[in-house]
Amino acid sequence: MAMKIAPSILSADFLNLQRDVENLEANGADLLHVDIMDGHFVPNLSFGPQTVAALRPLTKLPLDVHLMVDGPEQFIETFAKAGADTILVHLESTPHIYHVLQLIQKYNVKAGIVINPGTPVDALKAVLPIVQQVLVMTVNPGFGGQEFLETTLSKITHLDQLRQVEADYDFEIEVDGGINDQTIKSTADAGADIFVAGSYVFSANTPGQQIQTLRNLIE
Ligand SMILES: O=C(CO)[C@@H](O)[C@H](O)COP(=O)(O)O
Repeated sequence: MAMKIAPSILSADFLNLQRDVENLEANGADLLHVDIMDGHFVPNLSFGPQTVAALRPLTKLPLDVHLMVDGPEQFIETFAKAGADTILVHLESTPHIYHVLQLIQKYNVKAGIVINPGTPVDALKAVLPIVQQVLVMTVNPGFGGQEFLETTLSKITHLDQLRQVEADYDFEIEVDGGINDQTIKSTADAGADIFVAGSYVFSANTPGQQIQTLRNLIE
């Protein structure tokens, strides 16, 4: 599968979001990762559907919308209509995960499932046949700039093994949190295909160079 770099706009300059997004698109980003936080499921607040709707006409990049919210079922229609290309929901965020994933697909949006560092891959078995992306959180969700958790690597390997033996599994493996020039290769070697990176991409005023550095390490 093609390797995809997905900058997280959580680390962008919010007063110059249009400039930053255009810069990412011109400099090789494959997806735009948009973190939605509700102050309940995670102890932080970020963007809402208005931001997704405002981004939509600015870029052709697919919008990878990561819901870190309690009760995601109530927001699927809103984010789908705002222009999300993928909606990712946490297994830990609802007792109705199968229903939520079906609902996402009803709007012709790709469905992604996310697991926190403390959740094992085995807990995903029932939904793996119906998802297009599996996001393994490589930090505890809620904040950018945290350190990569090495213990999550074995979960990526496990998912990669599962999709090689199960004919009805057709998902990309995504990693998110602490991805930088020191950590990306280990996640690619374990089987990841989509790499979310926030603070590393925006750590210098040259996001294009940071994206290229990450890409060179995995291709
Ligand atoms: O979902 C999250 C945080 O909860 C991420 O998408 C962060 O935005 C990643 O930031 P870095 O760890 O790359 O700085």
